[in-house]
Amino acid sequence: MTAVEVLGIGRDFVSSGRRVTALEQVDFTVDEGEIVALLGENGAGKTTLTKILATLLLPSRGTARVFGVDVVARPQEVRRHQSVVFGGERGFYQRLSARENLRFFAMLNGASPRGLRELVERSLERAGLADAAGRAVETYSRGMRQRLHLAVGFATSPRLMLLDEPTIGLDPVEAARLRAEISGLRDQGVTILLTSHHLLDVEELADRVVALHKGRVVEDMPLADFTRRAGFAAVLRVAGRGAPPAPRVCKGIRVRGRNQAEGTGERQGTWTLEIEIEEWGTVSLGEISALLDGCAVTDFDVTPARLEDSFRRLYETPRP
Ligand SMILES: Nc1ncnc2c1ncn2[C@@H]1O[C@H](COP(=O)(O)OP(=O)(O)OP(=O)(O)O)[C@@H](O)[C@H]1O
Repeated sequence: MTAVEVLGIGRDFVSSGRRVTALEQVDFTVDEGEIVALLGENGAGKTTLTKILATLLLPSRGTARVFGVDVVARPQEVRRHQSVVFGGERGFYQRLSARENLRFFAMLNGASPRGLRELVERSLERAGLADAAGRAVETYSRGMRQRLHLAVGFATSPRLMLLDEPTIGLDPVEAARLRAEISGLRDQGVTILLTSHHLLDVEELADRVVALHKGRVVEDMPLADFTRRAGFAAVLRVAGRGAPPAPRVCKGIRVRGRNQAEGTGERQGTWTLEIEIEEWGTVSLGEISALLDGCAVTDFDVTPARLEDSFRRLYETPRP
């Protein structure tokens, strides 16, 4: 079943008498059970779109449906299907404890009073907040508030989760824990639309990537295909001493950075080289070995292409 349909959605704002088009015309769908990452530079329209799907903002044009239900015509029904996790510090009753906040949101979402207590405790536990559950949210750190957002998501058992920057402000250990929880939701068949500038979130979680640019979809493809868009398979960084490799034309590899250390001291007479490997194979290996033939290599390391490289390539390439 199709979980999310976004059909020709546009949204304009008027700011200081000027019209700003946040979303020009956006079209894409998300199947049930998929994790789709919405990518884009600052201002591309990701949050605006998420808010429209969350029924917090009306579109200026177009149609959006969540499990077949129109977000404008039947917002309450849409809200019953989904849970929204906005990163940052918005949306809680500061003087109330995390437990009280959670009870409130779960009840608002229609949780039955009978199972409420257990549901709240289990959600706090999953979000790693069991020990601090009785404390007022105003005493929480940023990361703890973030986790509380996710706990609300757990407590409201949604079919769709809209996650806007879920790991913002979390330390790496917490962020990894949160990603594992989100991945667990996928295993339960929850559909997730994820927005994150933290590309590790996307790399680890997303099945598919939808990239926005100036309020339009510019890419919509499986994550693996998007990663290949980096245009190279890996970068090899080589360091050596003495005579550096001579410049030469190579097939299948691209030398993108050379540095010969000058002056005195330990680095005198050393060089470094950065080589983009288009594709691993006999051609690239042969070219690398020919390039480095006779050179005194002292160190090397290989970094496979990352999502970040594809992202940079997509947004650094000028478009009409
Ligand atoms: N309430 C508003 N009034 C005026 N302009 C707005 C409003 N909300 C968003 N915009 C504008 O719409 C555009 C898209 O903003 P949006 O917040 O959706 O982008 P984003 O992709 O989420 O960016 P970021 O990655 O920085 O969070 C921006 O130019 C922004 O300034």
